[in-house]
Amino acid sequence: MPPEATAAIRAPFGERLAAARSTRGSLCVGIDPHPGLLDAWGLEDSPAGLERFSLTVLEAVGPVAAALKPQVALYERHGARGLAVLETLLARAADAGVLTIADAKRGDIGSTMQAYAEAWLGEGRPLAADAVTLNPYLGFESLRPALDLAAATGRGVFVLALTSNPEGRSVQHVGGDASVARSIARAAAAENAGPGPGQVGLVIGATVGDAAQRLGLDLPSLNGPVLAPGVGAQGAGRRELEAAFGAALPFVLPTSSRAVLAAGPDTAALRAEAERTRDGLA
Ligand SMILES: O=c1ccn([C@@H]2O[C@H](COP(=O)(O)O)[C@@H](O)[C@H]2O)c(=O)[nH]1
Repeated sequence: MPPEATAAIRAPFGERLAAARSTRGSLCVGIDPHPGLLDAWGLEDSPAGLERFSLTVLEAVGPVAAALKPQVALYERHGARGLAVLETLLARAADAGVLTIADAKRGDIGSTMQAYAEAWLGEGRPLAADAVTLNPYLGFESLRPALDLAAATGRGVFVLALTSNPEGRSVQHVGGDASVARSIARAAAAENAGPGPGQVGLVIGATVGDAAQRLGLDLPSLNGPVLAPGVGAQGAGRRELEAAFGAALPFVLPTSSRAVLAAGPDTAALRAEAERTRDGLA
């Protein structure tokens, strides 16, 4: 039997994320080991530097963040040894009870999507995280293998709906009431039909202004988490989160990478910056 076919061994992702938020607060910290950050930390731009960086963030920030979100691209740029570091990080985080969201933005035709789903969500797979980000450009239903595997394994997915970058508008906002973003949000909500908090979340940037309301995204009916990147280095703070989400803010998990990471390598300073960011957004 392939590893991903084994029975779920953990509580559903929506419940685990809600529990982490209630004890550790509502901030997701991104782990984005950019070369400039490694240099500022006095580390080499190498797999060894990457490992030191990643494990320092886990130790410093893990206890005060709802989740950590490693940016997969920053590991891939180091090839197989970079991915080995990501494996180590994901395993250590799991051992420490810290939730991980692999920011991989995967999406492909269904047969290939099956392999992506197994890679990032499959039971016993070396890169399996608690959740993964998905790109629905090939159609929401193309993501079915990941949606089904997340439900079966107690893991989660975050589907891109309104991204934080200005270029996203040219695709996601088009069509007014019939926008791509709205159709993605509706399809995600349909996956979360059960009573508890669902495992299918959306990515909506903290920088999108009033786009979610203007395009008619019904976030309370999502019954799942909203991951909101764009806090800090991309300019968003508490005011922008309120403008973007209004009454739906309780469903939102703001996420910040570079602005928090710049406080390292000192673990106390790093933790203090994560706490300051988290508390400033609450
Ligand atoms: O819409 C999106 C989706 C993902 N991201 C990712 O989040 C972090 C943001 O890093 P900062 O340093 O806090 O700007 C990065 O990994 C992006 O790829 C996003 O920014 N917007």
